[in-house]
Amino acid sequence: MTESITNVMPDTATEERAARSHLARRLLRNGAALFAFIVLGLIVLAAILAPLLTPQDPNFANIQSLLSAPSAEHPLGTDGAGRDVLARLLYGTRYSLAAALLGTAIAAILGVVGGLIAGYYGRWFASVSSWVISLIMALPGIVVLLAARAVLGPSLWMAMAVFGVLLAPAFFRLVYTAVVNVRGELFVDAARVSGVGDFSIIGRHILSVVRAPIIIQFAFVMGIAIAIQAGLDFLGLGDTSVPTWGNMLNDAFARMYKNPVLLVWPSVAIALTSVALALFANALRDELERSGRVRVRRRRVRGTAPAPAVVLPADVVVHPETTADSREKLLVVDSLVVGYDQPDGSLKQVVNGVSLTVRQGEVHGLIGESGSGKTQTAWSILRLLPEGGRIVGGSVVFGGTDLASLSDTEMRKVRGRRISYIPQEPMSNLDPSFTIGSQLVEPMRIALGISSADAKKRALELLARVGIPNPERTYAAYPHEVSGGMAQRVLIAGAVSCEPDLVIADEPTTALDVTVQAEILDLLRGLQKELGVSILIVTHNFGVVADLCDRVSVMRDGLIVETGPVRAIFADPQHPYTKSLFDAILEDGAARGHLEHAADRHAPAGGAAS
Ligand SMILES: Nc1ncnc2c1ncn2[C@@H]1O[C@H](COP(=O)(O)OP(=O)(O)OP(=O)(O)O)[C@@H](O)[C@H]1O
Repeated sequence: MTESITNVMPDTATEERAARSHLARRLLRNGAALFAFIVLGLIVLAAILAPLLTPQDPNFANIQSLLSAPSAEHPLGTDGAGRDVLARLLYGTRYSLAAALLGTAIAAILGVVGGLIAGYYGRWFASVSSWVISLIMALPGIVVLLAARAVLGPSLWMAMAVFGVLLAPAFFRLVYTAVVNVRGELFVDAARVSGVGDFSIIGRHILSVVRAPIIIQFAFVMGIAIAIQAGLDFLGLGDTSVPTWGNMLNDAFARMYKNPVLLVWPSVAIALTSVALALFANALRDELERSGRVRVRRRRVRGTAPAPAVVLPADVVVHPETTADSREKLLVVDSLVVGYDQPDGSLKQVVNGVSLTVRQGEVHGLIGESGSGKTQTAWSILRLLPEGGRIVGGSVVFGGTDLASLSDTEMRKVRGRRISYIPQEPMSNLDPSFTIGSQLVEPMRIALGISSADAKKRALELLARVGIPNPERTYAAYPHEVSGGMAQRVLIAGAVSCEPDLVIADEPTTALDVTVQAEILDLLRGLQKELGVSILIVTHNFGVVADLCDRVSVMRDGLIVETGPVRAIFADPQHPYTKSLFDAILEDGAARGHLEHAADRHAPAGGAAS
């Protein structure tokens, strides 16, 4: 059975496609947003075209024409110093917008860059930056601005630069929280496993998620910046030589009883701009929330099965090879110990000395109950343990190189290029913000150094090879538009796209239904034969082991208790724990008898170990 692209969540897919592709159109249909666009457009045009819209100099004071009424020469009259009000209003738009933009841009740059680094890398930078941000927030803004004015003089630009620093926490907190939430998403791990560098991950996968909140915050902060800047000038704390809306207000306030209309123009300009910015931000947020509602990110909730009650002997049972295996050793894990630092300073050991060997072209199964340390072993090989986890002892030698001795940059070249990864949850490992095609092309361009066109051609060939019926269509689709089985095929295509020597597949069929599981196992078997690639497959399912593997290592409590050729272990399990796992399978069904040709079996996943 082949899954069809059309049979998956059609309503959701249609809704999100519409939401995503028509955001601009929907914003234009939103009355408030349209009003905001028009007002902001006119204000920006007025600022740009000021010299064309009025021939008057905004600072030219004609003392013979103080507070004159509107005339052909001065359409809005003159102010208390005999300056043309229209010219000051238009040039004031320029200066007020530019100053607010400067302050907001400084706040955004500091806050966004700081938030991205602190959120993504965490550790000491997060502590230091959180401390600095708290300090900035504790400072009384107006006092800082007054102090800056006293030291640096009454400069409009300097005041807004200081204001920008004071408002940086607004961006920092937003971005930091968003990044902390998204950095644990599996698609970020998947990009890392594919060998994508940190800068690319931040720029592409993380920034795309926080982009919309940043735009919204930018609009809100810009509205505040306009009001604050006008307030400073109104209080006489700004640079009076620059025509701004705040300076106009200050001047008009002094002549309020003689010509109150002078107060109207700058007030209307400030109010309209601030309201338009706030309306735009609100409308954008509403529209994004609408499209966000249909985006579902799935995370697997792990269950832990009770361990079979067996006594664990100290020694590992090693089954001898039935025939001499001359294939070269590709991966040699020796006495691997993995631990997690605990808050009380102790170390929680989750892998207690695992040793296993994967030869070239071999499919090696790592089987055990839930929580036995299979995934931790796999992640240690990739050197991608979650925060707090570290390799405490032992070695992981891959192709003759001890992976522990490689720098991060060197390791990045190994991941994706020489060792690739197939995860258990296909959907969560694809970034919902990008098409499937772009997610296949990106690692290939980085790892193989090929052009986008070549990478696309290769991606389409791979999609066809992994059994996707309409490669072009899937290439252009977003992850939510395909089924779980198709997503897993896509990830398998990605895993073999850079011609790796070893594929680590972490329970690649667990999240799929039984029929699709069988198809995915068929596909893996076919690809393995075709490419001669080695596979280390993590599973808790003996059916998968029987179906795919040459050799198997049985794991319990962070230790390998039995290892050897699949046929030997199925025929004659020695360790009580392995026997108990077989018993657990046989409890519910008929005995399967001796395994004659384990590797030739094509049965779908059978019983589970946990
Ligand atoms: N971040 C962590 N901090 C502390 N312990 C952890 C952490 N992550 C995993 N562990 C522990 O490591 C042990 C092994 O987990 P691992 O995920 O490798 O099990 P597994 O055999 O792959 O199980 P499953 O089949 O459920 O994936 C578990 O006891 C788990 O509680």
